[in-house]
Parts: sequence; C-alpha cells; structure tokens
Amino acid sequence: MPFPRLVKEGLSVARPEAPPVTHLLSRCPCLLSRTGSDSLSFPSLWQVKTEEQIAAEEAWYETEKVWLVHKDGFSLATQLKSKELSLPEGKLRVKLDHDGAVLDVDEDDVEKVRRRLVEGTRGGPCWAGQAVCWCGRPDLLLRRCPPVCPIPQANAPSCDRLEDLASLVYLNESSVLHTLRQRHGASLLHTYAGPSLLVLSPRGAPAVYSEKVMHMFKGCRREDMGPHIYAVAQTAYRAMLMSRQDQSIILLGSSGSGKTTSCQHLVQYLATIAGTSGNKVSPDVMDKWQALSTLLEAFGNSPTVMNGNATRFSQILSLDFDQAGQVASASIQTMLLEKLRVARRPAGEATFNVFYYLLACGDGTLRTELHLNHLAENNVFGIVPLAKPEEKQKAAQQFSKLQTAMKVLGVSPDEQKVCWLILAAIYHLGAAGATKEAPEEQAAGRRQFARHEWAQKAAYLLGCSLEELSSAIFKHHHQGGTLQRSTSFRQGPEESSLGEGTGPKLSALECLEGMASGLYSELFTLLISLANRALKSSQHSLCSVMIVDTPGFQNPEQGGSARGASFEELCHNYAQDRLQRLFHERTFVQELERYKEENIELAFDDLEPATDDSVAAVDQASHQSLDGSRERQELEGVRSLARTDEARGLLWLLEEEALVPGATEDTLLQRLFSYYGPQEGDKKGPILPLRQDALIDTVKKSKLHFVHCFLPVAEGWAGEPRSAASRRVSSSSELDLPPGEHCEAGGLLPLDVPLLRAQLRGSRLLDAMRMYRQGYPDHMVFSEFRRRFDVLAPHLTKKHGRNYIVVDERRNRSVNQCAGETRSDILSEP
Ligand SMILES: Nc1ncnc2c1ncn2[C@@H]1O[C@H](COP(=O)(O)OP(=O)(O)OP(=O)(O)O)[C@@H](O)[C@H]1O
Repeated sequence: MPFPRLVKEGLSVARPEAPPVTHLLSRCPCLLSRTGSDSLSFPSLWQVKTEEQIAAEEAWYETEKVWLVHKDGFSLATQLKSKELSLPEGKLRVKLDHDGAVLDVDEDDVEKVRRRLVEGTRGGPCWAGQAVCWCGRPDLLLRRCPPVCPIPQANAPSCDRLEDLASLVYLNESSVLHTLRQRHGASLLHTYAGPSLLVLSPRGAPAVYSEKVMHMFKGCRREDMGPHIYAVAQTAYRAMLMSRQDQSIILLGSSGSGKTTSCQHLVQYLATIAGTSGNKVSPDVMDKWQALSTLLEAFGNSPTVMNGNATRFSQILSLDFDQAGQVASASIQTMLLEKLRVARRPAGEATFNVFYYLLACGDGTLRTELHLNHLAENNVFGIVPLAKPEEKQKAAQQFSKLQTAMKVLGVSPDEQKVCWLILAAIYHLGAAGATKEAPEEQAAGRRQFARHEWAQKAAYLLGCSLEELSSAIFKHHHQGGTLQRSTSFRQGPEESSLGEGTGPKLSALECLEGMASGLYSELFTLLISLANRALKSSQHSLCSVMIVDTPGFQNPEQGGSARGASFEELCHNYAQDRLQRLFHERTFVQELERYKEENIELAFDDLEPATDDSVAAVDQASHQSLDGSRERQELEGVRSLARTDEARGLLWLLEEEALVPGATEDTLLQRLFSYYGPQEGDKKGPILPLRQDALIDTVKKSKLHFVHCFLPVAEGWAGEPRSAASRRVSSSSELDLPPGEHCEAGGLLPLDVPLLRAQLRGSRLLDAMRMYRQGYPDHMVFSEFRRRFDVLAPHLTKKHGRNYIVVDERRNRSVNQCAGETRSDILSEP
C-alpha cells in the first residue's frame, strides 16, 4: 500500500505505490523476468517467474554473493565464512565465482551497501534500505534481506537488466555498473535511475527513435513507460498539463555522450505529440525544428578532440503550450558561445562547421561575389578548406542543406547574403593576417595587416574602406589601456609583452582575432534572433517545457591532448558542474532537509562527503564591487583594493587584474594560486573557480527532470581511442584474472568500466537513488492539490473562490478533510 503523508507544505507519497495488476507485472524484479529485447516493451512482455526460478533466486540470496572491486573493474565472488576462519582485522575471505580462486581481500575492496535498519519509516521490517519490492510479498523479502544486512551483496541474475536501477535489491556501485553492462550488451540504451533517466550513448543509429515509437508513448504515465528519452518528454509534458507549471529537462554528461542528440529527440517528441492537429503532425512545426537544428549545428558546432560534432554554446530551447496542450510558440536562448574558436583553438581542433561548408560551396556566382574563387595559402585563423574530396562533397551538400534550412526559418535571400558576406570577410581577415611587430613598434602604433590584398577583400565585403577597417581593428585600442586580453591557447613569449604602466596592450594579431570573433558572435546573435522570429507566434501560451543543453565536461587529457583546459573549456565545465550540483540539490539535499523537518529518519551514514568545493569557491564573490568604467587615476586605488587577501572567483580576479596597471597573467595566476592553490600537505590540485551564470536562475523555478548521458567508451571523434589511458577498457589480463568475469567478456559490447564508474560517481546518482527509494519522492504542494481536486469540493470553491491561498494549509480543517477524502485519487491520476 502507498504511504501518503501530509507534510508542512504539501502531500507526499511514498514508494512503492499500490500497483494495479499490469503495473505489478512490469515492475517487480523479484517475481518476474522479461523476455523483451528493448526498453520499449510493455508489461505484456513480462513473464511471471516459475517456482523453480523463484527457488533458484532464493538460493542465490542465501549464498553471500559480493562484488569484489578491482582497480579497473569488478568480479562476482562468494564470501566464505566459518567459525574456524581466523582472519586479520579488516580482511575477508572470498571465492571468485569464475575460477574458484580463494582470496583474502581487504574489506574495503568489497562493495559496500547500507547497513543500518531504517525502522518505522515505511512500517515494515523488510524496509532495510536495500530491498525494494513492488509486489507486496514481504515474506520473500524478509528472508532475503535481514533487518541488518551484514555484508555487501550482489543481486540475483534476474536483476541483470532491470529497467530502474533504484529497484535493485542491493543498490551499490558495482551492482549499478553490472546492470548497465548487461543492458548495454543487450543494446538497451536507456535505464531509469530513480527519478532520472540514464542514457548510454550508442554507436550507429539505433532503431528506437521513430514517429511510430513516439506514438507508443503518447498519453502514457511515467509508471506505464519503459525507460526511454521519449518517456522523459512525455512525463514532463504530462506534468505540465496536470500542474500548469513550467518544466525543464536538463541534459548532463561528458562531451560526446549524446546530450544534443537526446535534446533533438526530446524536441521531436514534443513537437510531434503536441504539434499535432487531428492525427497529423503539422509539417510546418517539424520542418522548423529540423531547420533550427541544422542552423545551430552549422554555426555552433565544431569538431573537438572529444566529439566530431561538439556543441560550443549553451542553449535553452523553450516550447510554449496553449490551454489545449498544443505547441503555441517556441524560442531559443543561447549563451557562452565559444567565439574565440573562430580565430584560435587548441591544436588538432577545427573551427565552426559553417566555414567548411561555405568554402566547399559549389555555387560559382556566390563564390565570385565572396571572392572565394581563389583561396589563400596561409590563414592565421587556420580556416582552410577540407582536403579530402568526399569530405568536400559532403560539406557542399551541408551548405545547400543550410541554405534550405534558413529559407524554412524565413531568412530572406538578402539576410542570408549578409551572413555569407560576414563569414567570407572573417576568412579574408585570417588570410590578411597581422604584422608581428616588436614591442617598441606596438607603442608607435605600427600594427597593421600583413597582406593588404586580402584585407582589401574583407573591407569590400564588410562595406567599408581598407583604412576604416584597419582603424577599427588596430587603432582605437591605443586609447583604452584596460582591454582584457584573451588568455586562451596562449603560445609564444612575444604575445605576452606589456606596455609599462598603461595596462596590457594587444598585439596586432590579438586585435585581428578580437575583430573576427566579435563579428562571428554578432552574426550568431543575429541568426538566433532570426530563428526566434520564425519560432515565435502571437498565440497565447500557458506554460512551457524548456530543454537545457550545454557543452559537456571536457578533459583535454582524456581526449589524448596533453594540455590544460582552455578558459572556454573551463567555462563550459563550470556550467556543467553547476547543473550537476542543481541535480544533487534537488534530488538529495532538499529532500533530506524536508525529511528532517518532518522528523523522518533516513539512513545515509555512509555517504561520501560532497565534493563540489570548486562550485562553492566559484560563488565566492568579492565583497567590494569594481566599476569597469573607473577613470585611469583611480586604478592605483584599485590595485590596493584588488590585492587584498579576500578569496574570490576566477572571473572576479580577471576583472580586477584587467583594471590594474601592469597586471600580467603571472600576477593573476599568483593570486589564484594563493587563494585556491595546493597547500602544504594538500594533495588536491588547484581549484578553478568561476562566477555563477544565469542559466541556473532561468530553470530553477520550473519542475526539473534530469537526463544523465554516459559515454560507454572513451573514443575520439574519429572513432579512435582517445588516449592510452582511456584505452584501459578493463581487460582481464590487466586485472590479473582470467577472462569470463570482466566487463567485455561474454560477447558484450565494449564498455570502459573505469570511465563509467567515474561518470557514475561524478553524477552522484547513487545518492539520489537511495533517497528516492527510502523517502517520499512523489510530492504535491497544497495549492496544486487544490487546483486539481477542488472540483470535488465545490462548496469550498464557492465560498473562497478558485484562487484562494491559505498560508498554513494544515490549519484549514475543511481543506484537510477534503484532502483526506481525495488522497487516493492522487495516486490514480484523473
Ligand atoms: N541517442 C543517440 N542515438 C544515436 N547516436 C547517438 C546518440 N547519442 C549519441 N550519439 C552519437 O554520439 C555523437 C555525439 O553525441 P552528441 O553530439 O549528442 O554529444 P554531446 O553530449 O551533445 O556532446 P557535446 O557536449 O560535445 O556537444 C553523435 O554524433 C552521435 O553519433
């Protein structure tokens, strides 16, 4: 039976809910096994277990199966216990299942699970925190899961492909990895992790995405759907319709793990299901979304060491729905575009896709207009056409596709022309290059183009004279003296020369790079507003589903590149970190606080301490604000103000140092390390703090849904293993164990267990799942409860009006009575 509770600010419902029969069939890991091959299958694909199967499972749980964790993987073993066995403190004796070897191992090498009994929270002794049974057969559980679980446990084979990791009888890291490994081997991409979805990015084009499949999810409730990205979209859509509250779906994960692909599937689902008139999807809606995706992919993506088509900006896509639940309007917000990539980028990486498309364009007239018939031998921005004929051909096709997409988005031929002119001008600026002047020449203002004929072309395309262009790029920087220099991908000592006492001066090349990235950024902003013009409508909308996609975590070393992260990568990583932290706050910290207030005891005594120091340090703003427009004479004051002992975030420091005369990258680093660098005896590396961005504030007020995308293996964008380190796909030889027990054994698809383990730890999904199964995860605030159910008490509505608000609802007896009467209705949604 469910356990609804009236709590201070609403009504919570514990899991397990009372399942209807079909529901029971789909969820119970104890009694049932499934025969379907994919997560799309529904309860009909489940089979009730035979008595023999149940007996085998019982026997399994009676032997003490444990996970033995090795440095790169884990093995199934049986713990050996006997009275005669005398082992030193902290040691256990185990027998490996695959070869029968008996080993004495450290207790710490055996996967830990919860040990404490959570008594009374659910009113049953079987609720020891490990066992979640949806079938209501506590007698089975009682035998399997004693009140205090004395040892770490592995799950019976029937749990191997469980759809929801939170339903594992024994929830621990190795059990989760094992389940994911089994599902991955069966090409099951999606798995529920309690309230969230986990996606293991596939290779190739899996057949689980199609319009036909979308219609299988239409109208379903969360508990009726197998794990799938469409299920997340459907859950958010349904929740929005029910609660009239904005919803946000947040995609988390490493670069290349499939966030943008999932984002596209989410949009397609919502546009298909809610962009429908009658039974037909409006072609207009779908065409526009497809066109938007083509546009963003061209202008905002580029190949990186981690991903052949990496997104280099953050975006919030918003679909706005009307009263009837149809898409009324849509919009896109973008931020953190990595604009400097146009001019400078890490070695081995490429510029934005659109340049390759334009340079491969087969339209002779356009090429002539853009002066692209003859290309330069050198380009300081490294913008060069693709070399291989097949790549060129593909890029030319992409250019035509882009032109069509712009047309669909209502970008007129003249507006398109402006885009091509700016892109070509950037190309010509790169071909023009800049003089490499000595510091004394900088002072004399001798910065200029290296090859004037190319600069002339750029000026012509931008509609100005060469002198005007030159002046705009090189001359006006003399007066400022407080310009912030770009610090990314810096190489070469000549670029770090500084004018004495006048603040950092920019080299001619930096001036040129600034112009190119500024032009590109303006162009990108313009295109986004043109796209919004096409997506918006004057139709009234009620609430929205927002989808948040940001560049994934990126560690250059993991991509096989021996360098530190660039400033831009740092910003993207920080944004991801903030979103991860939001996940943890919503699914764990806030829940825990709520339970504390309600005196509900939960057992979380073996949790790893939080490791988000870097985000905490980021938010460390200065107590004293600086005004960037301060006059020159105030800068001496700034110097003393800036150089206090107060620890601040990196962006604060950058702003301050940019204002301080004579400040250099070294002084910035010095301060950074003095605040956050390793202390004596501290083995941690420096923490790189930033200031928080606006993205979080935008989504915080909505109901959040999280999708965690995991990389199964570390492959570079060319499909090559990224580095020797990441190639450590656990092989049995490395673990000194025979084949048969490791991640890739048994014909499963390759899976990099250490990589997966790192992602699992980073995501803190285990914390969220433990909370989910112990607590009361389904929660409805009173105002929402009343909105949905006040129809059942019309006399109250008549008396107080539809929108009345009572501060402490529990004091309102009549409302409570009403709540009591309708509690069961909450559990079966109308
Ligand atoms: N669900 C999926 N179906 C098919 N292919 C996928 C899926 N997820 C990922 N991929 C493959 O992985 C590649 C990388 O995915 P994607 O660009 O979506 O990753 P990302 O997490 O958005 O990366 P980044 O953070 O670098 O932008 C895709 O080009 C695609 O080939």
